[in-house]
Amino acid sequence: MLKRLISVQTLHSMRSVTLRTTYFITQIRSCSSNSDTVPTQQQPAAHKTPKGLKEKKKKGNVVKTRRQLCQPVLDSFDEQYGRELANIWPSARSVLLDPDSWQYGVMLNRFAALSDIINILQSKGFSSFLPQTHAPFLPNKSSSAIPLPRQHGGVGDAAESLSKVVSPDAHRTGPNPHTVLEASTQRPLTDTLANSSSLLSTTSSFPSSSSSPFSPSSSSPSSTISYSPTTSSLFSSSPSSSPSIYSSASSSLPSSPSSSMPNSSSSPSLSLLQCFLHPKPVHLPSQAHWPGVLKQYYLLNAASLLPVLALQLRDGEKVLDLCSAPGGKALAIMQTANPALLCCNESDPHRKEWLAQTLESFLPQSLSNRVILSNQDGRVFGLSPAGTYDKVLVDAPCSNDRSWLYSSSPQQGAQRLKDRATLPSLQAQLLRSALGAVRPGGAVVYSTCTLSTYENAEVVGAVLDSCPEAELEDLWEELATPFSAHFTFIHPPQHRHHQRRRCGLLVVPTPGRTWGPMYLCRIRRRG
Ligand SMILES: C[S@@+](CC[C@H](N)C(=O)[O-])C[C@H]1O[C@@H](n2cnc3c(N)ncnc32)[C@H](O)[C@@H]1O
Repeated sequence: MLKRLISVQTLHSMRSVTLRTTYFITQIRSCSSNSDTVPTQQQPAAHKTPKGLKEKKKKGNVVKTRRQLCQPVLDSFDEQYGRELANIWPSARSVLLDPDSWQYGVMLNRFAALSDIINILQSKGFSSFLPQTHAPFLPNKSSSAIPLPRQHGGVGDAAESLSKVVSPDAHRTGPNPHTVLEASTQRPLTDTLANSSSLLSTTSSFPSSSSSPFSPSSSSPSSTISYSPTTSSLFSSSPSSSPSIYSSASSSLPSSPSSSMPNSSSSPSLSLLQCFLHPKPVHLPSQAHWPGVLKQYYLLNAASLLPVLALQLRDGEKVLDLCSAPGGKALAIMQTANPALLCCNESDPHRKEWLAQTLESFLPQSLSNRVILSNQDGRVFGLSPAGTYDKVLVDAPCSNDRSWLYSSSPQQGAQRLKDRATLPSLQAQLLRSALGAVRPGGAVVYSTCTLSTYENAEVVGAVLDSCPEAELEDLWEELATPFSAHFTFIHPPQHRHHQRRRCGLLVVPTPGRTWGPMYLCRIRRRG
């Protein structure tokens, strides 16, 4: 009886895996520039606020939600950015007011099985915009996430299942046996493909904290990346070797290297990081969270990778991601190099849970001794223990221009604009804290996703003025020159007359190069 029950359950889950997998393949194959088969969010048609509440319209079986522009925010941006960016603002404005033109980069997860997905992406016109040094990493047993109950179907299980089971229901979604066989090497993750909100904003959905095995109350700590409420006990290992720019990758890992860890590259310009872009605003479905199965890709604004590239990461370094949730840049860090330690800090408890789930969804269990979570206020990091990290990323809380323009109500938009005045002070404190946390000779990258001079060059200028040990580095040749085909870079404007010119890089969204807004600069702590 029990045997029969188990086999019925197994059959049911196999069928579910088949359906999910075939749906995913169908979705990814059918995506096109007008995204008709993929849920998308619609732009407001006019320059000014369309009246009325959020609209929904049906197109086929897909419900499309029309984004409502927040007029108070637009008015404020028009006033400020019109003044600061002058003739560049109309161009940026036109992109920000046209969400249908927004693009999403597909950052691949080197810890998951990727072969088919790369072929599919390439066949759909995507290409990697970063030079590659290594073939994608194919996971072995030690690279899987949490051990998976067999009926949930890991990669191997899915292959086995799919070779035997073709659900009659699958024909409704249109796959043929060939599609099913192709799907067998893919991560069977498709259960939230219909979640349209995840397509246009990585910050719009929030997994239930109770479902996260990273929760301190989790009953299965052995299957998680370690959780640490503070960072005080993290620094017992010996300091890593000094990184040398453009030198060979060091292997100064303090603990024995994991067999699942691919080698990192020897040059910051040649990375393990793979991000696929499409020349048109093609929207892929995001992958849902399945405990124990690693996701294959993460959708993001490709400009988000620039601050990570600016870190010039080397194997064996200790890295701090000071403001880490929801974890996109933390993932990019782990795609780029093999740090001895990555501390992901997030002060907001709910966002920390989200961060935890992101890490769990993309990183294998074998990295649990190197990737840790912390939930401190980032402003205290520089105090104790000081000068510990080789690299620190401050992806600061900021105005988030894209998101603010589509605030849920005029009231929310107005409140955000009111609170905006407090951001530069917080950002400066976080940056000072980061400069305290980085070792002499180490580097801090400061970034935001706003065009606002007050939160970018002004913050950096003020901190540099008060920190004689801090030295601004020029990123133009290193990043703007090689990536100018994809991004529109400008030298950010400044209000005050700092001696330093060219205070970082500003990526401005423009038609055809819609990535950004993203501000970044790198500051070295003098040795
Ligand atoms: C721009 S988001 C970071 C995005 C993230 N780096 C990524 O790539 O996914 C800024 C984050 O800083 C967090 N934050 C705000 N104040 C903070 C503080 N005092 N200390 C640490 N984190 C803070 C916010 O909750 C938010 O999650």
